[in-house]
Amino acid sequence: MPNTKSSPLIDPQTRAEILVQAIPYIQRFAGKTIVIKYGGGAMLNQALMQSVMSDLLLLQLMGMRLVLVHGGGPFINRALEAIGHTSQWENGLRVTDATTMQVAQEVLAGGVNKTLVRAVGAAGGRALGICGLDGRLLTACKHDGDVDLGYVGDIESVDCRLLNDGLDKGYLMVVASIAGGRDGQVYNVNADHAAAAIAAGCGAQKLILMTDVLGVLTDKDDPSSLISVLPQAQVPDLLADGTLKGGMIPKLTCCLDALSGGVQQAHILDGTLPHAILLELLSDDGIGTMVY
Ligand SMILES: Nc1ncnc2c1ncn2[C@@H]1O[C@H](COP(=O)(O)OP(=O)(O)O)[C@@H](O)[C@H]1O
Ligand SMILES: CC(=O)N[C@@H](CCC(=O)OP(=O)(O)O)C(=O)O
Repeated sequence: MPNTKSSPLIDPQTRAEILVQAIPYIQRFAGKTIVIKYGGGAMLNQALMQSVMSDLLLLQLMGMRLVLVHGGGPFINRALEAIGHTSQWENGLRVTDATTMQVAQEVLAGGVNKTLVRAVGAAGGRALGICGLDGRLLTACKHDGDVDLGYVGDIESVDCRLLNDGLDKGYLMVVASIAGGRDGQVYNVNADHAAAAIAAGCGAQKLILMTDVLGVLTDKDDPSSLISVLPQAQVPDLLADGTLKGGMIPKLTCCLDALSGGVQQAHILDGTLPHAILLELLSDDGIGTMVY
């Protein structure tokens, strides 16, 4: 009778050692708030999404206070396509008219948020799903830029009382990137920006941005060029010499904003790699880029 409990690849001794090596990391982060941004392409595979929620539950059971801030741009795209509405983009932000705002709110706060809450529940945990409107968590004003982006919001303030109440009660908090304005308007906020603002606003130890590339690469087409540890002072050089392009530019800006807001470390990692977050947080080597 084969022993179905043992992996053919890792012997029991090694597996036990891997667990023991996690002890200093668990001690370091227990009781600390960690804000994780999940969205984009990393969210599309349902089995992987379930696996990410199980990993988060494991971290929560180790004592970490977890806030999962999510986007869901691809799901908004699908819902808009279904009604024959197309989106325009400016610098990575979706130009948001009234119809798009309505759809974004329904898809993010209604659909994606509850899918994630359900996945945490399926893993055996308890999640509480809210959006930036709840408890006035995120207050935004109309985006200030050269081009009118409609109902795209820039975050003005963060009120973490509801978030902390939920964390104190033992919930894994799940937040959709929809914000309210002082003008009574609802605003569409990029989820990276929402996560960075929440991380700074609630005194998080870490911000983790999950994307679909390994992290910051010196050559964006060469995975072996990963920068594992990136001092924030080097980021302006990477911007100036063109190493950082496209979507990686606002991600690094979010990391710098979070760090200047008091967050200790910001990580960019590939959410499509199984257990990426466990490997990044609980091992010496890490798997993505840590900015500090
Ligand atoms: N130096 C770089 N290192 C890694 N990725 C880079 C770099 N410069 C540009 N990129 C691009 O940034 C993309 C990640 O940003 P984005 O597509 O906006 O992510 P998401 O949709 O997950 O928010 C990568 O897929 C990659 O093509
Ligand atoms: C203003 C703006 O662009 N908002 C984003 C909000 C969702 C998001 O950020 O989703 P991802 O993280 O999956 O890209 C949008 O409408 O797509």
